[in-house]
Amino acid sequence: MAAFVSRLHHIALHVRNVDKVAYDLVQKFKFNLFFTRETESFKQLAFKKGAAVFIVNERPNSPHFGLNGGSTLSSTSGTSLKSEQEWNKKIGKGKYKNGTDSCLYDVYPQYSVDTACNVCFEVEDVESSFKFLRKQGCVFLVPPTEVCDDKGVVTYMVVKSIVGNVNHTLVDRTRYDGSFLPGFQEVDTVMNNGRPTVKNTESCPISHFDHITYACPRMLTPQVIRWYERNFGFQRFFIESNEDVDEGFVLSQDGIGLRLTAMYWKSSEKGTQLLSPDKKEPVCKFVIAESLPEQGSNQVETFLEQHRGPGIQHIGLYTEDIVSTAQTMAQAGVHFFSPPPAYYTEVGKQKEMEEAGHDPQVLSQYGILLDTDLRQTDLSRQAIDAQGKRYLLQVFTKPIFCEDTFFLELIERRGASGFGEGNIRALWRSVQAYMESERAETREENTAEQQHTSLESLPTRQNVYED
Ligand SMILES: O=C(O)C(=O)Cc1ccc(O)cc1
Ligand SMILES: [Fe+2]
Repeated sequence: MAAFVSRLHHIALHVRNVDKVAYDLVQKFKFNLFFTRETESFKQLAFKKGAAVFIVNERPNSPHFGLNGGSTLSSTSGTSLKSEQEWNKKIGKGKYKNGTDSCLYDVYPQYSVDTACNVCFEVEDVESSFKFLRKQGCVFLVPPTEVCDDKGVVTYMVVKSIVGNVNHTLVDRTRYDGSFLPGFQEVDTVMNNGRPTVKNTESCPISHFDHITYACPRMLTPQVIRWYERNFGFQRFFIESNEDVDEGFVLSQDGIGLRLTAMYWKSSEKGTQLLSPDKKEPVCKFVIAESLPEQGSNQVETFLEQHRGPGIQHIGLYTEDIVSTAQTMAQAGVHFFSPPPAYYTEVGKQKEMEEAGHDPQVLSQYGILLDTDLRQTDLSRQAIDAQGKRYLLQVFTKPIFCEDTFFLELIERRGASGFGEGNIRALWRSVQAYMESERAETREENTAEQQHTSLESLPTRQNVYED
């Protein structure tokens, strides 16, 4: 017995400036705003692309807002405020009022940085899940609660996870006929009220969340795995066929020091499957990343430092065509990490790319990485490329919030179900180079500032002679 998950419903972000993130999700990542809710204290906007749904929450009266005036233009944005303001007008900023003053289907996290911190699952029965999880000793932030409108009833509760600030909302929608959740207003209603909305139709075939990656402190992985196994019936997904159960998938050569362990859920006591029960969308995997000792500054440690604790480091968005998706997004202003140029000129890699039907130059334009999966597994046997090879294509965005924390990834799987070792190494190198260049920039700025200050404090020639 466990609180069996039937599907992932949405992922919630909590941010200081919802309009900034809304702008990025719609204009750059091509999501569509489809439901909204606003009360005196909370603003909740829901965005959708395929089956991938984000709810972005802002609490305008939060004490944290005073710190920076609610302005969180991220380092990667490149957005002109003017167009953002125009867009805010378009989405009818500040116009959706609803009586109940709470962060519906969630809790407001007392967190000082922007964060992705709630993964909402659909379950068949919230009451029995509650009883089971209570016996297991879980901590509840919201007990089973009913919300209804004229389309029916939804029951939900919020349980605290074992990973940093991550919570799970468990929701039962089986008695609800509406297309989202009661309490939210459909954006088309806004259209009827005469306000235009943005509808994205560009070539960006994102279909679902492929995986969610947690950044964790060292040695926490076994506890995390046990927690999800005991409570939600998750099971291990072996990234590599000869992966050690306790060690996970360890990458430790050439300056990289990373331990990855992955899991996914079974949708009932009977079945373990990589497809959700209605077979429409593959199950989203969970990856736990921890850095190995003595690695110094790196992607995982930087996240833990800047996020001020463990949490969701990145989310993989599945696309059926990574090249057109990355192209559309890059044109709209998304910044991707690029591996060192040598990655695309190396003969072996070029051959791999060409064999997979890709032009290395096109992939290099957007920083797309390609790995060939050589292992033979039952899960990937059905979807093998004509030449018997399986490929994995990935590209990683730069952090999307102010801090060096959360980022998104595009992933296209051509038969490969795991994570590419070569891709992870290339990503690691690009991030190290990025962090070093950022550090060098900061050093340069500091030196320039010091020089500026010391020049100012030096007596001028004139002063000297005047004396
Ligand atoms: O390869 C992927 O997409 C992963 O999710 C694995 C991973 C996890 C953490 C990192 O800092 C880098 C790569
Ligand atoms: Fe990933």
